[in-house]
Amino acid sequence: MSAEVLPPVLLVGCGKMGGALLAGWLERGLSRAVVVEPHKPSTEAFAHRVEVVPDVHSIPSGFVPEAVVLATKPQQADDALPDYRPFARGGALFVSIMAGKTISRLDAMLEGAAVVRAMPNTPAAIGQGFTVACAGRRVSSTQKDLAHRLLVATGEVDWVEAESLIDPVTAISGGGPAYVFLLAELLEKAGIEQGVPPDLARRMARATITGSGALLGRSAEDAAVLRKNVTSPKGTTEQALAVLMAEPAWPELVSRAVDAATKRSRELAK
Ligand SMILES: NC(=O)C1=CN([C@@H]2O[C@H](COP(=O)(O)OP(=O)(O)OC[C@H]3O[C@@H](n4cnc5c(N)ncnc54)[C@H](O)[C@@H]3O)[C@@H](O)[C@H]2O)C=CC1
Ligand SMILES: O=C(O)[C@@H]1CCC=N1
Repeated sequence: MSAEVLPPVLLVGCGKMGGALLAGWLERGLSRAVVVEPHKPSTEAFAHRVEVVPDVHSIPSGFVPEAVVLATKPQQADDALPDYRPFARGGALFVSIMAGKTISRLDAMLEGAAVVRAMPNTPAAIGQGFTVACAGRRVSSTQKDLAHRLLVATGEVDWVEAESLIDPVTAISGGGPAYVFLLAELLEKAGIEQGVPPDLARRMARATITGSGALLGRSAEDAAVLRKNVTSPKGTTEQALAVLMAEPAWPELVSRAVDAATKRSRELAK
């Protein structure tokens, strides 16, 4: 067992995000994981590699996790969380990825816990996630380091001091993959409307998004420069961008969309 192997972890909720995190930890090496997940099919991909239990009461006695990772929907947490107080009393670090659940709220529900609030995104499933995290005042530097190791298993991690920043983070990097996938859907649909065969329209749309994303990822240029590199004066792209960038169009709509998601993240805290 290498020094990098992660310590025992209790994962609460193994849906899309919890499953992505678990896949990353298993890749890194994990000494022991117990997963609380009432919906058994969600954990099939991890069969024989982790211990899955349907509820908190079925966690093996004597299991002492160093970290408890909360990955249920925020609305599912209120009923479930008080049952996890013994782990908080035992000194475990809590890492919550739930949208809108504040550190103080979690601290109160767990009657005093070291809480890291983190916001990952679904590219975590392929190790290309982006997570922004904020540590509560009870979190020690060793615990913050453990949270970093757990989160970095699925991609890049940044830390912020101000918890209020997690709301816009949720709206931009948390939800952002959905906006990109919507663009893929819309490009495919527009291609079909222009008479392109559906299969070709689908492949064009997907390859355009993945190729552009890879180029952006490897380039040191601003996104605006890469956009201008596509846009020949008096050419075709210029015509499309005139539509997309007219007001009210993408610039205003994207700001409004991010504002709506940020507000919702704040609302979920209430
Ligand atoms: N899906 C995304 O893109 C992102 C989601 N998140 C956050 O991650 C959390 C989970 O979201 P998803 O994975 O998308 O949802 P999901 O619905 O795929 O996963 C939630 C899982 O929790 C399980 N569950 C429900 N009640 C439970 C309980 N009492 N104990 C243990 N497990 C329970 C459900 O069976 C389900 O498998 C949410 O709080 C969300 O805000 C954060 C960043 C991105
Ligand atoms: O839609 C949501 O509430 C979650 C948080 C960010 C992405 N999915």
